[in-house]
Order: sequence, then structure tokens, then C-alpha cells
Amino acid sequence: MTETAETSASLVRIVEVDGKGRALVSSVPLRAGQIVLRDSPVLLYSALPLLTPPESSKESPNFKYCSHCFRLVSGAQLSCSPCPSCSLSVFCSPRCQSLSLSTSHTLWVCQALKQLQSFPSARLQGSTDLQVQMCFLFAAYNLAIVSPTNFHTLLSLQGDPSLFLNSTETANSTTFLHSLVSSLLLPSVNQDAVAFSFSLELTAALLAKDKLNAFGLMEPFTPDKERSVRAYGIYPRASFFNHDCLPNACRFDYVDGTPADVNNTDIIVRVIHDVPVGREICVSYFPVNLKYAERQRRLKEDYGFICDCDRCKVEANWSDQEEEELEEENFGDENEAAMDEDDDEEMVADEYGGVAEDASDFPHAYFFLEYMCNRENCWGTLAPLPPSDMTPSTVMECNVCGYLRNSNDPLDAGVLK
Ligand SMILES: C[S@@+](CC[C@H](N)C(=O)[O-])C[C@H]1O[C@@H](n2cnc3c(N)ncnc32)[C@H](O)[C@@H]1O
Repeated sequence: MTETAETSASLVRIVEVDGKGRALVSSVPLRAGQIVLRDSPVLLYSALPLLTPPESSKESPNFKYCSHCFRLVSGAQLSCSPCPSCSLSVFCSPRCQSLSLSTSHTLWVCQALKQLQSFPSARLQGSTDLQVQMCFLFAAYNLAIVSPTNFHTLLSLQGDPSLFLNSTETANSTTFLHSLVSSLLLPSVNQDAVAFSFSLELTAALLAKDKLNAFGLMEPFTPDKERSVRAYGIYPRASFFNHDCLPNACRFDYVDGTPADVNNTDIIVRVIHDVPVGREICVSYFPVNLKYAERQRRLKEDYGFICDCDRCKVEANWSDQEEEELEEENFGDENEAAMDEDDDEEMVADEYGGVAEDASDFPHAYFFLEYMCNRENCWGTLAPLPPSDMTPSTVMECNVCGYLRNSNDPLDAGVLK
């Protein structure tokens, strides 16, 4: 991937779209596979339960990943010692440990973790969700201390405090988390620099920013396990991508990639097919195989909107039976997305990845054939590798399992890596 953040930054621009808020649209015609954005996180935090009893701390799920760069800690590194002070964090290298002291694992974070461990609250211990939210709040308030500018950026993202104060249940857990953070002795922060006053409202606002904008860095893919998240990150520029159930872009990360890569937690967004100038670039906020009702439920509950995309408009009219049949045909067994050869005739892509009018009852069939990974239990999205000299690559990469496939090969022809 040769494009830099600087060159790709000019490929998209931010606009306001009615009913969606800010959005990213293409400033130039884009070629399939082109990188439109590379973004680094302003903060990262573990998605795994924070608290484990001290006697079993070596087996803590958190110790699978470096607490700073979130790489899988493997082989000889398994003997890495946890932070001697809090014993809740582990680092994959002296470099990560040393960097973390001024960034992710400052004295305050370390002491706060230690205090939580020493005086555990039964409510916190009993809820993984609260532990993960607590982890986020540590990272967010720590950001206010180590980088007021990035803290401002976090506050500028979409997300209103009312999201975490509007029902008795959420207000109750927000109040609980806020009082826990309050008890953990935030060091004196230069209030002018960060321009915030520590309050329940602020904690609620931060939780809302996290809920609407965090990207998950997944645990390594295995076909026999559900997809699960190892860490969440806030990527401010990537946060401007809106959702579409038939996305024209998808994001990649290479967290466990080359050991020398110091930007291993960056995310890279590539368009999956050609996109004309002025078109909104959207990603899918979850795997594309989810059914209409499930997608609508998640978008409403997690992101607060009703999706009115082209795919939803079509699927809103499907009967349960039709949905079941199409589910069988497309998402049934591994490799069955190939469908019958006869069906193929109706699925002719136009130049921008859309399909011909006569497929109006299932205009997205082509999408699943072409851009959905057919490995068992993967449901990732495929995008071509970046073009070289604007010549599109024929190699498609899956953004979940990472496999590479030549798009000219039959779907069951196996993989390149
Ligand atoms: C990660 S942010 C995307 C950027 C956001 N539009 C902004 O102004 O910052 C997610 C939020 O954008 C809005 N959004 C995203 N996709 C949408 C869509 N397809 N239709 C309506 N609103 C959408 C929702 O408010 C959602 O909670």
C-alpha cells in the first residue's frame, strides 16, 4: 500500500447530509481498492474484562494482548511480566512499556487500576459491560491529561450525553461509573487547556461518543468461534463514515502484522469498487449478512437511527419466507453464495457496482457474490488490493479473515494465503 494519509486525505471531503449529519464524499473518481483513508486512534482500550482475581492474573484474558499496542502476545512473550505495580496490564516489548508510561498507562491509570483491584466493587465485578465502559473512561480521562487536543477531538464527535442519561437504567449505571471515576483521584488537570469541568454530564457525553464512534479491533479470526473484539479505538477521521447496508467501502486493520510496524493499530479504508466523484462513501457498521430486522434493531439501539438505504427499502417489503429462502441461498453453506449459474445472468454489475434494473426484487445479489467472503463463519467484506498505477488489482482481500483470493478464480478455488 503506497498511498500515504496525506494523499488519500484529499480523496474524500466532509459534507453535511440531511438526516445523517456529517458524511464523507469522494472528491475525485475512485478506483476499486483505492485507499481513501488511513487513520490512527486517539485512544485505544481493552474490550476484555478488566478485573481478575490476583491469584489467576497470569491467566487474565487481558494478558493475551499487549496493553499498549494490542498485538497478540505469543510464544516466548507469554512470559512477559505484567506491570509490577497494578498487575492488570502486560506489554509485548520494552518499547511498548516505555511508551505507555507517557500515553496509555500513565501513573494515574496505573494507580486507578490498582485501587479498583484492591477495593473491588461487587457491581463492577459482576458486569463485563461496566468493566469495559470503565476501561474506556480511564482511557478518555487519561487523554484529557496527556493530550488536551485529542481530548477536544474526542468531544467534537457525534454523541449526546442524553443517550446515557435518558432512561433510569442507563442514568443509574452512568452515575455509578462517574462516582467510581470520581473516587479515583484524577490528578490536577490544567482546566484551561482541556476546557471541561468534570461532571456527570461529561462522563455521559464521553460514553455516548464511545458508543457511536468506537471501532472494534477483532480477535484473530477462527472459523469455529464467534467474532469477538479485543480492543476498541476512537479514530476521529474514520468516525465520519456513515453506515450503509450495502457499503461501497470497508476498513482493514493489521494489528498483528509486521512486528516492526509502529502504526499497527491504524485502520485503512478502501473502496470495494469504482466510485464516481461526489458519491457518499459508506461502510457497514456490522457484518453485511445480517437480516433486515436485526440490522434495523442494531442501528436503532446502538446508533439511534432508522436505516433507509437502498437495500433496506427493498428488504422492508420481504416476507419472512422470502427472507428465509434468500438466506438459505446466499448465506447457507460455505461457497453456496455462488448460486446457480442461471441466476448469474440477472446479476450484471453496472460500472459502479450496482446492478441492472431487472433484479429489482434482489438488487444486491451481486454484492454478496462479489464482495462477501464465503469462508465458513467469516462474513467479512472483500475489497481489491490497492490499484497500482490506477490499474485495479484482481486480488480480493477479506477484511475479517484476511484471506486473499483472485477474483478471476471460481469461488471454491481456494485462497492465496
Ligand atoms: C460514526 S458517526 C458517523 C458520522 C456522523 N454522521 C457525524 O456527523 O459525525 C455515527 C452516527 O452517524 C449517523 N448515521 C450514520 N449512518 C447513518 C445513516 N445511514 N442514516 C442516518 N444517520 C446515520 C447516526 O447519527 C450515527 O449515530
